[in-house]
Amino acid sequence: MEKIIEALKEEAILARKRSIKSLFNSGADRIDLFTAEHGSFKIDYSKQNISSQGWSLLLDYYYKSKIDHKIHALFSGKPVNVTENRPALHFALRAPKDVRSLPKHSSIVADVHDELEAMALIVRKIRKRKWRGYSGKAITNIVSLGVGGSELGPLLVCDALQEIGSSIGDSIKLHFVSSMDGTQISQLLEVLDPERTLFIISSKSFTTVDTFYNVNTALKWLTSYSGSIELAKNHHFIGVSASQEKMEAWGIRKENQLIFWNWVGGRFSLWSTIGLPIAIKYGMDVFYELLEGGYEMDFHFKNSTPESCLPTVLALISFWNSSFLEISANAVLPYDGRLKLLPNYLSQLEMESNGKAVSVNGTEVRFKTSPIIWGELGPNAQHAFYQLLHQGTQDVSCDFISTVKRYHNGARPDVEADFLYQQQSLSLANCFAQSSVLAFGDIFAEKEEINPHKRYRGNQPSTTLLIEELTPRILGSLIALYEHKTYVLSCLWDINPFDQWGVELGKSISEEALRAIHEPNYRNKFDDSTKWLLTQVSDWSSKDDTNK
Ligand SMILES: O=P(O)(O)OC[C@H]1O[C@](O)(CO)[C@@H](O)[C@@H]1O
Repeated sequence: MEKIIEALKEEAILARKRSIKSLFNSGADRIDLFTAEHGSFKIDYSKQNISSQGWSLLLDYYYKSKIDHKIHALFSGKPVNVTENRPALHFALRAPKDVRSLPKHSSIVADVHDELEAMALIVRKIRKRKWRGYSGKAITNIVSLGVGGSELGPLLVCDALQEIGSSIGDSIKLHFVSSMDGTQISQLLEVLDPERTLFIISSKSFTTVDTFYNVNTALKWLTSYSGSIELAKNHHFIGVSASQEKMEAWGIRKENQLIFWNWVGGRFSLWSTIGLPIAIKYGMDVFYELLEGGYEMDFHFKNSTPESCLPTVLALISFWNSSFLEISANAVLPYDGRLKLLPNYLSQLEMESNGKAVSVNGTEVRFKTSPIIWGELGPNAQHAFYQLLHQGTQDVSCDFISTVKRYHNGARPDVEADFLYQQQSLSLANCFAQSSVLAFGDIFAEKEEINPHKRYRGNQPSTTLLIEELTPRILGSLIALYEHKTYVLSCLWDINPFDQWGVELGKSISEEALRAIHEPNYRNKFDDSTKWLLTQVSDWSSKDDTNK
């Protein structure tokens, strides 16, 4: 193992000195070596700064680290979440009813399907406009209250599937509220009709303060119209959580409760009842298609060799860039407006999972782990931060993502269909042009007389993921692809991707800070900077009071 790591380090020294262009001139068939495909996906990673020698070393590392055993441990329900001593079974959420592949957890798939059926009942009632508010009027607006994994997945999918046509349309509107500062909820409450508004409390723990401050505001608002907390709770709140007891204690009516399980990590939960907003918006059939797509990717992941396994290929590239080339930024750049929320979603998935410095056995990780993942729609980012990618001093690895078939073959009857088709070609052309310029720079790069302000240095590595077209099934596969990439990365780094202790301390200190805003004596607990900030709040607030 040590030998492979040393060889990879040597390889990285060479890589830092060479250009990506030189790899293309070396005579090797990079397209043959560095492209992969499966189903509706094709990946070109030839523009990464990796040689064939480096790639074989990465594969050696994969085999020596026994990643296949770790994948087997995941799928056989071993407690891979070691710090919480539980399995991570999110893949079971998308398994067809007849699958019996989890010996130790034999009833899980049946439980999952029972809960999907409970969800289907709720979905049908809402979509058929039979869900009535406290005054008997049908619900027309649904507000999902949740944050992090309890929001980002459903939000991504609801947004991405907008063109598929079977949505509930405008008869029922769906809104998402997550921010604790009240901006979203206050703006919504100004325009919503309390008699026709239904809230979904989406929270695995059913304790997250961000969500519950929004819940309290919503409940207060509803009660002020209904005149009764009970009426408000019974007719206007659905709970989705892994804690039935907490839903019970809050007062969610039994038939308004949907559960999922502690073995589903929050950021892996969109396949569970947390996906309720997706099912409400597009119907259960679409939700099942999404699950099928996820399941197909699970099958590919379990049954392919690492060289041909898309999640593994993406993981090995990320491992190489972060841990050996020490490229600490990864931009996710979709060239399809329907995937505009994918960068946000992946930021949580990868950074909350793999933003760790301690290995499974508690010792310090020997590599740099997750890069900073951020992004934006590629075409818009071209006019925002691409300047830094092209001419800045930072190395950034880019993931270009583009859908190929869109507005094609009369897929749209509109008069503007031809123009939309041209827009799609324009978007693809931009995607390919950007990755080419980033890798190879300007064609005059070797000539010294060129104006230095106009030079493109090139050598910025990228991977391009081409998606045949965007359907619910393919979207499901796409999301599962990134879940598995995240898992393989965690195995390469030997860390637990399924806990998130790093966010816990911040949560408890916020409670102290909240107390200190109102109680000056309590501020002494804090450092001078924080004390000063807390004092400014009361200074400005007291000026407000004296001006009244
Ligand atoms: O679903 P919950 O329990 O409200 O948690 C929301 C989010 O908070 C976190 O626990 C930490 O931010 C995420 O992992 C999770 O998705």
